Amino acid sequence: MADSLSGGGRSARLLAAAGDDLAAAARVRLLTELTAGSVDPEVYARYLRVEEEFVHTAARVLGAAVWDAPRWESTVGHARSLFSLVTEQREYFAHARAQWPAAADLSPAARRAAGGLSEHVLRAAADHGYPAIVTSMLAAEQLYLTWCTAATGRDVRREPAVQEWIELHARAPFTDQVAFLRAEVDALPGEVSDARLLDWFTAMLAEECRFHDAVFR
Ligand SMILES: Cc1ncc(CN)c(N)n1
Repeated sequence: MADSLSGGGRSARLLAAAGDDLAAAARVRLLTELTAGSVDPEVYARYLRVEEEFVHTAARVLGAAVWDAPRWESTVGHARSLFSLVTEQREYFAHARAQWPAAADLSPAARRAAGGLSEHVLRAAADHGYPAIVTSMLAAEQLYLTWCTAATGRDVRREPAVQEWIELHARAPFTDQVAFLRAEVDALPGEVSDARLLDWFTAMLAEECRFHDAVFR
């Protein structure tokens, strides 16, 4: 399974070491309310706006991963993930925003707080290259795999657009993309220490928390 800790490679050690941070990031208010089907329509409208912007950032970061890819297989894997972002996920936003009943009214403070996630991952990619890209993106994707997989296991009534977003992150091709990122982390050279991976991973999770809290500001 894509979210299992089995395998004993570097990514398994990383997920085990960051387990508490991952669990805490999956428990923030927005993700808890989305899971419970209780999110306020204005809050979700704001999330749709900042989330669409982050997905654009993720596409740019995967472009950098293609540029820095150490192997053909790495190029192909990131290109597949990038393709899903620019097709399935981009179309989700166009469709969800058109049908969503509330307007997105974002305060400057909310914009700034949400924008920190993009700034962080773009800076990590520019400063530290491929190892930081795959580790930071694994943190982001593993968080969504974790909370969305748990949410689909709960018998809760949700708005169709919310349900669709959750399901999209609990099935292929998304689950394959997370497994691919894990394999890329497993294949990182030994001179990149486990401590460094943990720093990149947990720093990204901390920005994820700020991002998800931003829509309440
Ligand atoms: C903020 C955020 N983090 C992660 C994901 C998972 N792709 C996402 N869609 N948005």
